[in-house]
Parts: sequence; structure tokens; C-alpha cells
Amino acid sequence: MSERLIVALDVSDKEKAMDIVEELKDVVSFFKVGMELFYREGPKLIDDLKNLGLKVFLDLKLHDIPNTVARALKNLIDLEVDMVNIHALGGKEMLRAAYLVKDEALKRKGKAPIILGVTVLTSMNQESLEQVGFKIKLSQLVAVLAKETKEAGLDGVVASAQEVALIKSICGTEFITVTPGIRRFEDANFDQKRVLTPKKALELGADYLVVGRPIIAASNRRLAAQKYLEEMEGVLHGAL
Ligand SMILES: O=C(O)c1cc(=O)[nH]c(=O)n1[C@@H]1O[C@H](COP(=O)(O)O)[C@@H](O)[C@H]1O
Repeated sequence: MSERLIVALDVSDKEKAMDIVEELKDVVSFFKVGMELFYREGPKLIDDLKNLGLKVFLDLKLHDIPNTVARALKNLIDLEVDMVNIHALGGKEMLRAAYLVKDEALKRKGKAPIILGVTVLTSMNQESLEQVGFKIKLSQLVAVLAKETKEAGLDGVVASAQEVALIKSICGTEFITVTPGIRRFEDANFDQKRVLTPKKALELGADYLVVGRPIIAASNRRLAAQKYLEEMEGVLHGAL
């Protein structure tokens, strides 16, 4: 069991999500609930997962004006999740507003989730950035957004593992990196463009690896998760 593997519950309803949790809960303790599932099942599902003693990353990628993000974030923090994210492209003021909400929650409750800035989606590459008008090099944009997130006082970023070394060199090793777009060598990329293997991601310093379809769409999910964990443990125990 490694808390550093986060399995994305990208399914449409609670029944399907709980089937996956049931199959994996002996080997995986951290699950991600995204828009698809949360928009249908809402806060009750978060309670159910927390009551099973699991950690929850609530991935709703907030992106709005500072006031709206701050107010929404307060509600998410009150769900007692362990991790949430907001788009760093929302700007300095928005990131700072998020930090102030976290700070207020820490004072009020004595605890608050890890709050991450999403840098550039792992489904994008240099070409996709140019298509939406960005002339900057992708890794440079990730670096700018990570630096803004750090300066606002937030805990870390979501980025591709390909940028982890750069982010850590700018923001320090304590700044958390959560990396989706993780694929074992034999797994399909689907819509992910910036991918790396679990082994490489951990070697570069990624703190948490997010994996969805290669595990949840596998015919034997437990075996699929175990293969990811084995590859990770090889690095964590210095055996590879
Ligand atoms: O914030 C995220 O979790 C996220 C950010 C990002 O840049 N890319 C990304 O894939 N994700 C999420 O990570 C998961 C990856 O799923 P798979 O591609 O199926 O492994 C999905 O639930 C995405 O919503």
C-alpha cells in the first residue's frame, strides 16, 4: 500500500465507484473524485469514502473570479477532503484568495486540505497551447504557474511528471507535485499527451501519481493497481 498512488474514480455513479473502492481498498488508500462523479453524487459520497477511512482528492479544478473561487473553496474545505485543486491560470489574486480561505480554515478548524494549483493540463502539448494563443514554451508556462502558486502560499501543483524536476528546482523540494498522465510502458495513453511511467515519475521527484483508466478500466483492477504499486515500490525502496 502506498499513499502516493491516487486512483481516479472516473465513473458515472456511486454504485460503480464503490465497486472499484471495494476491489481496491486493501491496496489503495487514496482516491480521486472528479466532476463526473461529484456532479451526480455530491457531498454524501465524500462522507461515504471518508467513513471507510480513505483519503479523498476532490478534483473540481475551480476556475473563476477570486470571490467565487474563495466562497466555493470554503464549501469544499468543509467537506473534510484531503486535497483539492484550482486552476493556476485564474491568476495571482484568485490564488491568493484561495490561500486566505485555507488560512482561515486552519485557524477555525486546526486543519485544511492540501490545495493545489493546476498548471497546464496533461492532455495538452506545445501545439495545443499554441492553438489557444499561447506563444510561451509549455515547460516555461508550467514554471510560471508553479511559481505563482507557491508565492500565493498554496501547497503544490498538478503538472505532468515531465515538469517535476523543473518545478522542484524553482519552488523547492517541499512544494508538492501531483502528477496525472502516468502510464506503465504497455498501457494506452488515451487523450493524455504528456505521460511518463510511474518509475520515471518517482525518480524525478513526483510526490503523488494519479492513475485512472489503466486501473479502473482493467479487467482485473486489483492486479492492474498492484502492477503500478510494484513499479513504484521498486523506486521507493531503491531496488530498481
Ligand atoms: O487535476 C487532475 O487530476 C488532472 C489534471 C491534469 O492535468 N490531467 C489529468 O488527467 N487530471 C486528472 O487525472 C486523471 C487521469 O486519468 P487517466 O488518464 O485515466 O489516468 C483524470 O481524472 C483527470 O481528470
